[in-house]
Amino acid sequence: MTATIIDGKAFAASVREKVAAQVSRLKADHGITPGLAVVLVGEDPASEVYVRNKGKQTVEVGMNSYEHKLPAETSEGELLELIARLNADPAVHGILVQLPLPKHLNEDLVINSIDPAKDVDGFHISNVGLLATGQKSMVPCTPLGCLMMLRDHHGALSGLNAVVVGRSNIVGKPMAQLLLRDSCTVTVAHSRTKDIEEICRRADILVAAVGRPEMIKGDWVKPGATVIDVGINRIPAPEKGEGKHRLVGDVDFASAAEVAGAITPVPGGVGPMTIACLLANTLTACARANNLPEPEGLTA
Ligand SMILES: NC(=O)C1=CN([C@@H]2O[C@H](COP(=O)(O)OP(=O)(O)OC[C@H]3O[C@@H](n4cnc5c(N)ncnc54)[C@H](OP(=O)(O)O)[C@@H]3O)[C@@H](O)[C@H]2O)C=CC1
Ligand SMILES: Nc1nc(=O)c2c([nH]1)NC[C@@H]1CN(c3ccc(C(=O)N[C@@H](CCC(=O)O)C(=O)O)cc3)C=[N+]21
Repeated sequence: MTATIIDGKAFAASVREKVAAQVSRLKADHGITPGLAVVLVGEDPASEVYVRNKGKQTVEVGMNSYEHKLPAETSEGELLELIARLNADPAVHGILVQLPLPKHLNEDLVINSIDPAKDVDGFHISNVGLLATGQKSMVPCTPLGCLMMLRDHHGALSGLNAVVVGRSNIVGKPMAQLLLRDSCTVTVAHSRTKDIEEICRRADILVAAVGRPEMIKGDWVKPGATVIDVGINRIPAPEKGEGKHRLVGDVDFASAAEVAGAITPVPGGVGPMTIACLLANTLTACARANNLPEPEGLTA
């Protein structure tokens, strides 16, 4: 069997088109332009690429983009002060603080200082609690993008066995919450899980968010399963020339694609959907801030 490739890049472009159409209506009918502020502390080359892509796509869908690049030695007080200013700024509807932060900054404290209504990452404790209890919240972008692709591919997810490998606050845990909300039977595996291959083989939906290049092999995959590869790993690619790198996921694509029914590629899978969902969340935050109806087809 050879899997259907789920084209995240094309799907993301269609999400951005929907966002752009609703942004232009917001401008025309209400004179409102959604604004997204992205805060980057320190100089991580990979983070800089994402931040640049986010800024470019934010402008392409007609929103305002505010980039704040702070030096690595920024103090917690300075960062909290910037967040307080963004919280109070009516032109800013969404705030994203790029993670990880330099070690001397307390990530929980920083994230929880963001106004939950502007927390387009969905990482604030109140959004986490709202999601877990089935209330309206901001939903983390990466799991939201995965859910959109899964719903598109399967229709209803009810009753399917879902296995999420990874239990981070930014991917694994919120992914498990969303799948549970769609009535999947959810198992969360992690570094202490016993018989992980056997558990993965039971999955109708297998989501890999581990951060280990090509860890999940074809023989871990149930024939016909849908495999969502969240991993973004930069590995050396000497075949492309000295010092060159290439991106691979947490799934061994070649062997998994032989067994799976459908699979997302890396690059071109979950990554582009993450950014599209960030824009969707910014539009949602802007609509809610102005007591306007929820954007159509863009919330979970
Ligand atoms: N496409 C996108 O938009 C995004 C991609 N990513 C990528 O997704 C991946 C995961 O990111 P993130 O969740 O932040 O990573 P974290 O490092 O925070 O979490 C990794 C998780 O994987 C588990 N794990 C590690 N090693 C193993 C193993 N050998 N077997 C089973 N489980 C293991 C860890 O278990 P334990 O808890 O026991 O330590 C942990 O729960 C990374 O490659 C990251 O780059 C992340 C965010 C967005
Ligand atoms: N507060 C916060 N929120 C995040 O959502 C967040 C974060 N911090 N820190 C880092 C991770 C990672 N992340 C990615 C986003 C897009 C791509 C992406 O567009 N990837 C392209 C390839 C890009 C490339 O070539 O490097 C693809 O997969 O096709 C990847 C990874 C968001 N993250």
